[in-house]
Amino acid sequence: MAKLFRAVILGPPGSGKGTISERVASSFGLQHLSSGDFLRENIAAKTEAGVLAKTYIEKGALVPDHVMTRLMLPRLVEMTRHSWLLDGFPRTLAQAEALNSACELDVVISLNIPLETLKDRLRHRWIHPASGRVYNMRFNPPRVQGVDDISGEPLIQHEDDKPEALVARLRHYKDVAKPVIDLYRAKGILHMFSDTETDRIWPYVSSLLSAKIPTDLADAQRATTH
Ligand SMILES: Nc1nc2c(ncn2[C@@H]2O[C@H](COP(=O)(O)OP(=O)(O)OP(=O)(O)O)[C@@H](O)[C@H]2O)c(=O)[nH]1
Ligand SMILES: Nc1ncnc2c1ncn2[C@H]1C[C@H](O)[C@@H](COP(=O)(O)OP(=O)(O)O)O1
Repeated sequence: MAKLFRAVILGPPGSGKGTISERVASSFGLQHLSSGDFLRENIAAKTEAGVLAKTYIEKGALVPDHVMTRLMLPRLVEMTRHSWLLDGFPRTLAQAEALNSACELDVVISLNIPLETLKDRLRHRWIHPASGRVYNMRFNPPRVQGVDDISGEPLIQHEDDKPEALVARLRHYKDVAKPVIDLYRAKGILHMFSDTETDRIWPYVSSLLSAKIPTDLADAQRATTH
């Protein structure tokens, strides 16, 4: 059995983690697990973790580490026979250490995007809450403004995507992300990408993963996902 591939993508709100993760999933057949989407699923299903997490997210706060770890690690056990890409987890050093005790990562991608670019992107971001599908009026607009392409349901904007809320979120992101980035740099698996356009970053991410993912594994996974 070819060795499975484990990756994490890190980056501030609006940096393009979700956008790049979707491209990685379709190009390399990795399973994309977004902590935000998984939380929304648990909130919608009113699971114990979902009910608890909702109380924090409604206040615009991070969900406590022990709640996130207790939610994410069992999900990763279910995915143990797949190669995967984690998006939005780990977000703190405690989460990274919990993840490292459960599995070994091959690559950590870190997106380093200028503040003004993040503000501009999030100002134009529209989301379909139920599915987590993400649009941007400048970058990937829906066919009909304000309407989800698949379900036809209305799109919304997150309150904390507004520029005034973003500065606080970014400062908090930087504080909690730095030790995580330092940890993976020390492990020699960190790959940092800086640009203002995802389409300019994508070729580098794609060639990094092409070099790192064993070809027989990538072929096998593409076969199972198509
Ligand atoms: N203009 C522009 N918008 C982009 C680009 N890449 C992504 N976007 C849009 O910018 C917004 C943020 O991208 P996401 O992929 O949601 O970023 P994220 O890191 O997952 O964001 P969070 O979920 O908030 O952490 C979305 O509306 C994207 O469609 C780009 O290169 N240019
Ligand atoms: N790894 C994690 N640790 C703590 N809270 C998390 C988390 N991942 C997601 N959350 C919480 C806080 C986020 O604001 C919320 C929604 O997550 P998201 O969809 O990734 O959006 P964003 O992080 O851009 O706010 O869920």
